[in-house]
Amino acid sequence: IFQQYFPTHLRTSVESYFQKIFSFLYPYIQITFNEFTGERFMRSEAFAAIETYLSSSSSAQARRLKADIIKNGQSLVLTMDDNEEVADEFQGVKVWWASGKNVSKTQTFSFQPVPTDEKRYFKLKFHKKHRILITGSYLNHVLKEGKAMKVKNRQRKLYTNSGSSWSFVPFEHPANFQTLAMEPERKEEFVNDLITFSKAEEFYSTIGRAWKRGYLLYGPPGTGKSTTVAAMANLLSYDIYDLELTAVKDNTELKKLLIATSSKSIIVIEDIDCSVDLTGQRAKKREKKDIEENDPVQKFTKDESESRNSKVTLSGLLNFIDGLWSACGGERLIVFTTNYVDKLDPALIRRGRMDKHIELSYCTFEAFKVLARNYLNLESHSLFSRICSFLEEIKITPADVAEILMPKTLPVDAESCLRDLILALEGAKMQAGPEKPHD
Ligand SMILES: Nc1ncnc2c1ncn2[C@@H]1O[C@H](COP(=O)(O)OP(=O)(O)OP(=O)(O)O)[C@@H](O)[C@H]1O
Ligand SMILES: [Mg+2]
Repeated sequence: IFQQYFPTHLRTSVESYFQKIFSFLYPYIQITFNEFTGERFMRSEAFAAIETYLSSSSSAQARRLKADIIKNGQSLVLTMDDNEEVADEFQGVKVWWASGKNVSKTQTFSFQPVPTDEKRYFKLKFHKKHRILITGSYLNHVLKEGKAMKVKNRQRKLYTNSGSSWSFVPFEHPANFQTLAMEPERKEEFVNDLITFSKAEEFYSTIGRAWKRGYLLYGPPGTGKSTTVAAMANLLSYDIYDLELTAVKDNTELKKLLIATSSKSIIVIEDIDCSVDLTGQRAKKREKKDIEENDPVQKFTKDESESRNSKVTLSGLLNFIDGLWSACGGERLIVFTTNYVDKLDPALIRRGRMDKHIELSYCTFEAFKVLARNYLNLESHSLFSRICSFLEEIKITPADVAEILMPKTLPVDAESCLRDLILALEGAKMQAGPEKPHD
């Protein structure tokens, strides 16, 4: 009709006139985010982030949803189905997200059934007066949140080294800081330290340090070192690389392993004091201490030459830890655990390598209260004061306390568990002798 009744020269001006009226009546701006951009098989990062971002508002608002299972079947994610619309609000401004798909009609002829070429997209609609806010801060916010949610939802992995590569299983340890028995102040400090680290990317780059932090966890067996590592990984949603040093052939293999680790991960070396070669090196070094003490260069070259016939050396470990951090983009924690902190070489645990030394010790009353809450659902009990005075003088590990508090009957008989604990503490006290317990 338009073409029939209007001469060509009038058409353009009429069109622009209509456009003005249209934009007056319909003051919204639309932005389309396609699932695939450019490269046909490359899924758009923005699309994926938006999909994740919208999943929470979608499950609340949309009437038709699509469900998908992530985290090895542990949790279900709901995303909006095609042609649905959900609203979102940002700094008091309302926007609408719609989903849809284009079905491509240009299909090539083939005898095999061709999967229909669907291109999904999200359309963002908002009032034109909010253009700057939405195209700037809001979209940034959506992408950032979406990516963060994706990282949080992903199936995390527990890696272990075999040869010069890593193999993994899903990481599903339930440990967390709420259930970890530790004095509240120390726990809070630890958690804050971890969270500060995880948010400090910019800070680390301004001070010119690689984004990594080392923790040394030490204490007697059964005080929760391994549990703490799992809790750290769960708190920060990191993967864990459990490095078995005794299975590493030499320094070169160690280097390969360390370089193959990804960002957002914890590299753990458990029982670092038991790593045969390192203690061997240390013993040798102590003999040569007098000669080498004042000559770090000589010390270094000696270690290197020893590495050829032995396995991983201390200097190999030190250098490759530091070399790795400076080389690859960070956000990594390295954790050593040990039962005997005194046996370790000072170079291995100096600040800058192991920034924080955390002692996990025998069960204190505060730690006991956490265990009582976890295992028996008890906040207080008349027997607590007796247990408190025992714990002040008797050394018992949280693992032992936990084992005794483990409910043996159903329904849980909290009092008998507490009595069992008192019996065990009494027994331990008898063994320690009637005098003042040794330190
Ligand atoms: N501080 C703690 N809080 C809660 N549970 C604990 C704590 N310490 C130990 N446990 C319990 O004891 C068990 C053993 O603890 P864990 O394996 O973490 O000890 P560990 O310090 O790593 O010992 P090892 O030095 O022998 O490796 C865990 O399964 C956990 O349930
Ligand atoms: Mg352990």
